[in-house]
Amino acid sequence: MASASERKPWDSSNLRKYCLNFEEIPRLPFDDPRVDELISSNPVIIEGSNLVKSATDKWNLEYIERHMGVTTNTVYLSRNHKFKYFDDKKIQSRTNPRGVEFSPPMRKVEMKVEEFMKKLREWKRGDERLYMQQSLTAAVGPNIVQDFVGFNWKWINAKQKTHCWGKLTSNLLYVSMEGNVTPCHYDEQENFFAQVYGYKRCILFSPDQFQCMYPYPVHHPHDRQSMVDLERPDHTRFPRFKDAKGVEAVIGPGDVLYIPIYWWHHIESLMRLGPTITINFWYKAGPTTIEYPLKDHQKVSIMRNIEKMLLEVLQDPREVGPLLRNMVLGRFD
Ligand SMILES: CCC[C@@H](CC(=O)O)C(=O)C(=O)O
Ligand SMILES: [Zn+2]
Repeated sequence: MASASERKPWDSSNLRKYCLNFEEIPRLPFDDPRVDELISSNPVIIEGSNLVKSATDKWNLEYIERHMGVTTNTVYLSRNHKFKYFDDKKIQSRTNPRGVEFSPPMRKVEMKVEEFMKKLREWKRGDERLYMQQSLTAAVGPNIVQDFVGFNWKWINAKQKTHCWGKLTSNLLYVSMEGNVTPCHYDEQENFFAQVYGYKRCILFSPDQFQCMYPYPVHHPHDRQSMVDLERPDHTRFPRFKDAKGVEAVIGPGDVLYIPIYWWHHIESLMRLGPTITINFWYKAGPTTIEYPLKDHQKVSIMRNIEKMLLEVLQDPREVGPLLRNMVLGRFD
């Protein structure tokens, strides 16, 4: 029988079940030279960086409640466990080629931290789930500001420099209920995803899996999100999804997961293991060097620009699909 210190804090009963199997994301000590070899083209979990040690040493829900400050925080509410992002600037009925109004799968409210924590404590089955996703700014309480200043900026600034990333655009604080899921999507920024409290399962797919992931059209409110429901994939509509090759890991306090720009990621707070706290560090991409053959994420960017240009000239998004179909079907096989 493993001792308490060796006993894993979680097991497969805390994980949701999916139809795919995943390889493991590599884990490396922060000072291992292979970390920099992997970064910018592969995800990696970096151990022992102390990136957010000033937080992992102290932060839990009680500390956040006491020190988050008096400003309101962005909280998403969902009727189920999925928190699927949508761009409300893209919600116009005409951009829905199936002609139905877009019904947002979750709603955004502004909430004081005390109210958020109270709702978490009193939550019962059937209630809307909650997920706080708040940008860390100087408006938070002084203790949190002090902890933020205490992050290992020397280490992460050196990473930003080594990999020629652009500027740090934001640090988001995520306080999630157990079992919450952020469905599969990609972002257009580099991401250091620092786990502070609790355990999250991260499933990632490379940009070269584009044809298996079926992203929504760029003009759709769910732009950058996969149309495939990982829990109940529609293999008729999305036949190539069964061939998707992904990697996964469960990260815990002190782990930093590097999520490369344009990499698909599905993130779930483990079930029945309590709330989780994460801080992410989003960086603008570095300068694009054009070398042939182009990288897969560069082709995703090209496809995005083609869709945007077509919408610009066609005006009606319902004409984008037919024009692309007419352009390629039977002509490039
Ligand atoms: C709003 C999404 C937050 C996060 C996923 C998660 O931790 O639930 C993520 O996707 C990212 O940091 O890019
Ligand atoms: Zn993301």
